[in-house]
Amino acid sequence: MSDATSTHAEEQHNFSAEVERLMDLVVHALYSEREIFLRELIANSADALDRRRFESLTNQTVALPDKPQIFLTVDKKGNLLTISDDGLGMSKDEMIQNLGTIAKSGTRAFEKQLKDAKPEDRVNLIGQFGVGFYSAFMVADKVEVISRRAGSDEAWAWNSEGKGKYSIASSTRNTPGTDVILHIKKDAEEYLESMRLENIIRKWADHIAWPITIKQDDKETSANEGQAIWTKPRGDISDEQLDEFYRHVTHLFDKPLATLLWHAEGVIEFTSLLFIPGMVSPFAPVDQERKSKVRLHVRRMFITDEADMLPPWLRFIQGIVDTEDLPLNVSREMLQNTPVLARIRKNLVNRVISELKKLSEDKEKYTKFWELFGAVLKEGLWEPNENNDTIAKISRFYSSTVDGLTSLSDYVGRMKENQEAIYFLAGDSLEVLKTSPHLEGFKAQGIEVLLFTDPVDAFWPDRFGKFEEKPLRSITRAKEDLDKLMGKEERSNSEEEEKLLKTLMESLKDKITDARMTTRLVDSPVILAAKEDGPDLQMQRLMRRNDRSIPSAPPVLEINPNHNLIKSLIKKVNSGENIDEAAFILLDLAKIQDGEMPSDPTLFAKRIAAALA
Ligand SMILES: Nc1ncnc2c1ncn2[C@@H]1O[C@H](COP(=O)(O)OP(=O)(O)OP(=O)(O)O)[C@@H](O)[C@H]1O
Repeated sequence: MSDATSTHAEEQHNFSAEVERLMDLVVHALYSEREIFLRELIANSADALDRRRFESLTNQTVALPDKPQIFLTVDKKGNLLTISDDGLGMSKDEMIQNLGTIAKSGTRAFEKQLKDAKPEDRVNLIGQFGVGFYSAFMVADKVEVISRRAGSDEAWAWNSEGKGKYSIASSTRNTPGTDVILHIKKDAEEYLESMRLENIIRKWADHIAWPITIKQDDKETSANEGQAIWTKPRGDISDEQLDEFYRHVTHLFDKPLATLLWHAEGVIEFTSLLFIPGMVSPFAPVDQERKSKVRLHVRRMFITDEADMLPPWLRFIQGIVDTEDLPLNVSREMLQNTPVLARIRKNLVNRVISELKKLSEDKEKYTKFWELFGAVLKEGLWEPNENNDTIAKISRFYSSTVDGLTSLSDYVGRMKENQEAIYFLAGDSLEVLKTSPHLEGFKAQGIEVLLFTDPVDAFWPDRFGKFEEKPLRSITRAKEDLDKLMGKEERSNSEEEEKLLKTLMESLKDKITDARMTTRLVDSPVILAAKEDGPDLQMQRLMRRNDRSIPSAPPVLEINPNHNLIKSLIKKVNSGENIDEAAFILLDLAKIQDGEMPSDPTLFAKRIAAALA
């Protein structure tokens, strides 16, 4: 607690235009849920306490007092509610930076999300955008912040009525920390009742691991247990508390798909509370940074969320790990090298994998999980690791013959007797893949093909090796397999057909490696294949999309001798007609079927127009 006064040497500042807009948004969009202002301010206080405790590890001058806490003071007569903390506090510059500006892009993103969100989800959006402080203006017509940075003697007072301006003046505060003084609006007097405040804290801030005390008329009430939720036995934690904690660590606003709480005892002791989220954050998709954000605590104290507690392919998992077996002043270097963490990491991975295995037995839930995070998990098939096989077992795929998702094991169970490989076709969308001419020959033979639609699918099969002794093979380079499956002898071309192939090769020169007749097409005239020993076509496409300078291995042009178009070209070539233009159209048609653009769309359009004229 502090007793603070401001002097009159005030500096006036204008909010950045974005802040003003934002305040307006927050205040109006969330009005029906305005009690959450308290959650936001308490979260800021708890955060400041965490940060002070962390900084004190390396800097004794900012050490916490004996009983650090968050203190709410109600002054009914003065219409004041003050939220005080013994946190790190803010310097003058930090106040200007933190309470007066906000990134422009943030405002726009926030505005859009707010518009799209369901009313009940709106309250949780503000946490994601780091705009919680401004929610104070929902209940206060004036907000004062008095803060003294730990390690400094100076205190500063920030003052605003939320209307475009704020002032900053020198002030005093007995101890480091921050007071947020709310001049409560007439219509918000309910927030001057300690009972009401207590209820809000129970509902929104019960998991806060710092004690919160409410003082009204000299009567002090303790409003929370101030105990980290994961230190309690599961039986003592309610589902609501877990869900609220989930929302607190993930900034999401649904319920987790699965919650994993366990205490590991033995050589290494740690507690872990992890969540498989029920949604992907609209603000920070898992792909933004390929790193696990699971938070590391040492003896309840938050250390970092950058300790890579889980491998990138499990980065969708969120939560905390708390261990007794590291020193509090654990260094960055130590985080990378200590065998303690290596053990914990391994243990976490095993635990999560076995949870996913369990989840995979619940088809409906697992389908939801897979749609959300399957693409990330599959990176674990590409990255060599000791769980490759298990990940393959719990991976799911679309297929050319079954509805919904299927597993590799089920696919293998359905394989034809003479089928040696697991076949797949990789592309950008399920719709395109389902009707792809590549499938025609396999469909005709009743062979199932897995349809891979995530970018990572173009890469992992080559790295992965075999599943249950079966190699994985892209059907864009499985001509020989198909011939074998069809039981066909090598087809011999007629002289006329040979002439067409030769002419196509001459016209298309370095754009293709080979032109050949194919028996795998039924309805389509043409298809592109990859060389049997070359990279898959989709992999090449994706690599070129990322880096245009990567040279592509020219494809093989396969044509269907039974198709009328090809028959007519054979005739034309053999009667001496020039088929240059048709050759280019044919190549572009094949590309379009695979979801690619013709190499020169304008020229393609001209050629088609000329051909139709
Ligand atoms: N009690 C406090 N003590 C110290 N710094 C604070 C305090 N309250 C706010 N701040 C500073 O002001 C910043 C802005 O607060 P605000 O609530 O708007 O966003 P945030 O805390 O970054 O994000 P979120 O709302 O998601 O918690 C904080 O990041 C923090 O640096």
